[in-house]
Amino acid sequence: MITLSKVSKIFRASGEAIQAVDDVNLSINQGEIFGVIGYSGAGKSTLIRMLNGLETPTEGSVVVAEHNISKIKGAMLRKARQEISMIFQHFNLLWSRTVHENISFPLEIAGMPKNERDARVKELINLVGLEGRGNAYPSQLSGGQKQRVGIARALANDPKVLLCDEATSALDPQTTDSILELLVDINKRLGLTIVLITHEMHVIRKICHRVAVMESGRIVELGPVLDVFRNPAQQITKRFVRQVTEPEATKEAIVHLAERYPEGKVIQLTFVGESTENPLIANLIRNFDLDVNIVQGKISQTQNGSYGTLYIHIDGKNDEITRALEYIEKQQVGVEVIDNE
Ligand SMILES: Nc1ncnc2c1ncn2[C@@H]1O[C@H](COP(=O)(O)OP(=O)(O)OP(=O)(O)O)[C@@H](O)[C@H]1O
Repeated sequence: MITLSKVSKIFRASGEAIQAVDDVNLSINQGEIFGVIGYSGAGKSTLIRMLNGLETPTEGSVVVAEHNISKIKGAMLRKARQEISMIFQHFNLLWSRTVHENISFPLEIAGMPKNERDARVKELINLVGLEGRGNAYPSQLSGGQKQRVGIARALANDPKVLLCDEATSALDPQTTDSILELLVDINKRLGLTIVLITHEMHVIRKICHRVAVMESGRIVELGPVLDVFRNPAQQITKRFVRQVTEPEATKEAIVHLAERYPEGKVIQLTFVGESTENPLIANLIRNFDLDVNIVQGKISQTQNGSYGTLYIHIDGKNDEITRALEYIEKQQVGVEVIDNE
């Protein structure tokens, strides 16, 4: 559905060259929810804006829904954009128009007759859960409702691809979740391909099938979300995964344990799928001469299955700890010793 080949973008500003995107190759499948995560300045916005021609690559080609976006211009690009729509962090609604009129706007531009338009807008209002709010103005809506209008407007012309530019970054956690659930629902019901950019791993964890991690304009890691959670290869990916698996309370508990028990080790165990059913802790206590304290545990759901993390503190003789770590590694359970200094 989407293919980027050797795509680079260099901005030239006041004599300086800034490489925003650096030799990116990427394929996104039809019906997939694909996430791009990175810190500020990594090149995510530039990358997503190249998917609908808001930016043109300096090098390489961008093909979306069979349109060679990097090559087309004018009327052809406008036509292609009806199939590749976008929602934004700050919603970009027309403030002097009602909800109904905002959603109707792209249909007017596409030349749809008024009676058909009204029926289509009604359908979209129902789809995004805004029944009864058609005559409200954006200023009368909550953030979540505004984004629902943005989504309805983006879906008006039956696009094949929906691009989401930090679509939940301005929303509180609960509203974020309800918008993410709406996106999953739309993806399933309409088979729509969704590409989103974010700096929050929670967003990736909750709705994406695959994720690409961006750093300094490059994709440094890419894979199914569950695989990336289970086995993050790059330091930056590990940091993003920790946003979800290691809440502040865990860090505090680890510091507390390190103070209380300066000996021993704090260990992060990760369980995926069937390994969650393994009575690992019971076996550790039974088979090794160790003290075991549970620090904190959490199970996260991803679109590809569940993923559990458990932090434990173990104490005992060094060779016994080493034997225990070797045993855990054989149980298809991820194990990482946390530096508790
Ligand atoms: N129009 C522009 N002119 C010059 N430099 C730009 C332009 N747009 C982006 N850049 C630069 O390109 C780099 C990547 O920016 P980009 O906005 O794509 O990153 P990002 O990951 O989306 O970050 P953010 O979330 O902060 O927007 C940055 O160094 C940025 O300053």
